[in-house]
Amino acid sequence: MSDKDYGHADVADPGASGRGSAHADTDGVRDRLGARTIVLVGMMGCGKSSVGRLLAARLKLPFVDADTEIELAANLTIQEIFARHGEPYFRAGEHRVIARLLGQGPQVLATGGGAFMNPETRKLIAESGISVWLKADFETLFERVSRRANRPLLQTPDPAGVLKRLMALRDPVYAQADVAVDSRNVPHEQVVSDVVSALDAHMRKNDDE
Ligand SMILES: Nc1ncnc2c1ncn2[C@@H]1O[C@H](COP(=O)(O)OP(=O)(O)OP(=O)(O)O)[C@@H](O)[C@H]1O
Ligand SMILES: O=C(O)C1=C[C@@H](O)[C@@H](O)[C@H](O)C1
Ligand SMILES: [Mg+2]
Repeated sequence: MSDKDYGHADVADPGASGRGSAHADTDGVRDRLGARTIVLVGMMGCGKSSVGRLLAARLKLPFVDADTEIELAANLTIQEIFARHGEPYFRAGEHRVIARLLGQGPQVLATGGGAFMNPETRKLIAESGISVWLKADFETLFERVSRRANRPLLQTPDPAGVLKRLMALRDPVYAQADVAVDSRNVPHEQVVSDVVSALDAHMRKNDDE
């Protein structure tokens, strides 16, 4: 699938001169960010938590993970919340937690894979954040999520089929993010550099007009 299939998000081109390098403008991104939150969205396994933590360190910003915060608020694991209360209960809590966290910028926020599907959550993110879609293809995601059995939506006899269906449903919505970056199978720090470059380009274009 080509980038143009993904709506209008700005897509980082890691091959472009000077972009995707360790010299990307971290100071500029932090300065332009103000009190906003960098919000990572995308499918399970795209790297929101792992890349997000490193991105926050690179930008010298706090890192917060919505899934972890939901678990803390409920004093239950995500699997337990799904098993005891069901998905709608989890989604309601997810929206409340993200609404609260968005008031704490500047920071980097890793959302859960389904959070950006909620239109109210997307609206709040657009108001006080800059959204970054970490994109990966099916094979990459399936290999990554197969490493751990901690994602309740994939605890089914056909996890590959579920993942494919979720991608078909969600990718057009993730494409509404401000920026899109390929979460390639390269060292995480390289993906971090690509995100910083994409954010820098997006903020220069949109905030300096
Ligand atoms: N760019 C990458 N290259 C190689 N491995 C990666 C990359 N990004 C993430 N991974 C690996 O994929 C796995 C899943 O990553 P991670 O937990 O960060 O995804 P996530 O988007 O937070 O998923 P979830 O929505 O389920 O919380 C981890 O083992 C992580 O190290
Ligand atoms: O993609 C999803 O819907 C989910 C992803 C995880 O981050 C968790 O938020 C939960 O397992 C649901
Ligand atoms: Mg995560």
